[in-house]
Amino acid sequence: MTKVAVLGAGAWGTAFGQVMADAGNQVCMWDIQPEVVEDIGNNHRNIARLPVVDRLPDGVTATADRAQAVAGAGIVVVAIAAQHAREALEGFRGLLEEDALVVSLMKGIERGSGKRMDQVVCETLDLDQARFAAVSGPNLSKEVATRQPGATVVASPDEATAMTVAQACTTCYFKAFVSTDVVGLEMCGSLKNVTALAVGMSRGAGYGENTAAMIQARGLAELTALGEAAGAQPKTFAGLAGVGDLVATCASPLSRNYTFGFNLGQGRSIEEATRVSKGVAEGVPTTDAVVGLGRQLGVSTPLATAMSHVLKEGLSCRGMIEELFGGPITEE
Ligand SMILES: NC(=O)C1=CN([C@@H]2O[C@H](COP(=O)(O)OP(=O)(O)OC[C@H]3O[C@@H](n4cnc5c(N)ncnc54)[C@H](OP(=O)(O)O)[C@@H]3O)[C@@H](O)[C@H]2O)C=CC1
Ligand SMILES: O=C(CO)COP(=O)(O)O
Repeated sequence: MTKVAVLGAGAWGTAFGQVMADAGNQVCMWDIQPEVVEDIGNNHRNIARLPVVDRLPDGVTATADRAQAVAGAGIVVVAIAAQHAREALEGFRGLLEEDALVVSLMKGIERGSGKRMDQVVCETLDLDQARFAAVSGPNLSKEVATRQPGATVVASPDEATAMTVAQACTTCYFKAFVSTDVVGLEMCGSLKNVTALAVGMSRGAGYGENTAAMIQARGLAELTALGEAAGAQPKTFAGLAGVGDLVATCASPLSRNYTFGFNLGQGRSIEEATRVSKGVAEGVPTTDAVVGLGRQLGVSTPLATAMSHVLKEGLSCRGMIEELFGGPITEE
């Protein structure tokens, strides 16, 4: 039986921990909040982050002690809000087993540096890329937590690493596929959140299917162009982690990014939308990082740029759509 440490008992960290326990692993959750650790350890639930689960499997335990969490763990899963990953992981440097594999569930780009989470994780933990895997796909945590059928993609530059992680998280209701395209997976997962903000906003403002499909299709074009410029494989964008996740996130009120955008579209302020958000809406800080990355890579990012005007200058939904589609006629 493999011991798996999950760092960050948020909604997705906890749901994925349950998947790994269901797959037969011994799972130890670590969280910065003592109340969350106590709730998992004493009551077998995480009422603050994943109330939809009444009782976590017996194979899930919790600790607030960093060294204890990762001691003996063959797989260490990182599920921390992307903008805090670096500072949180600093506390684990030097504690991991020498041969442990490290898996990132995070979907975001680091503000300021423009770095993807694979870069942040490997840099911070001083990790060889062959021991790293990213997991990304259409994985709304509440649906996975209630064991609805779903799938994901595990990507690592090392095929054996991807396969080991995929086997460790495959159950009768959750199927993992493998890939070597870490860059593609990271770009898909991060950039679809920006699109989900914009689609949510258009829905909140009362627009229908045509507007949503138009924004979604342009968002896919933008993330594909940026991803390819960063070195991703084009086929990744057409798969589960690309179109698959875009469709799930842009269509569901279970998505925090969609819901954040919806609230803006309804006329709520950024502060109000943040206050009522149940968990991190990664698209908000990632929007600026995408604009910066676009500049670095020489790729135009009209959707992320329009959304950054919404987030920084309070541009309305109508204004965002005009900015996005008001330019000259171009080839699709
Ligand atoms: N929810 C979902 O459906 C999915 C989410 N993801 C991605 O997974 C990642 C985590 O998401 P999710 O679990 O849902 O988010 P939550 O907001 O539910 O949880 C975020 C986690 O990050 C922790 N955290 C935040 N800041 C720090 C810090 N400075 N030090 C240590 N820990 C910190 C939080 O700790 P605490 O709040 O206890 O302080 C919490 O455990 C995100 O990148 C998200 O995009 C990917 C697929 C699906
Ligand atoms: O990434 C997700 C689904 O795949 C979850 O989306 P949110 O972070 O918007 O909730």
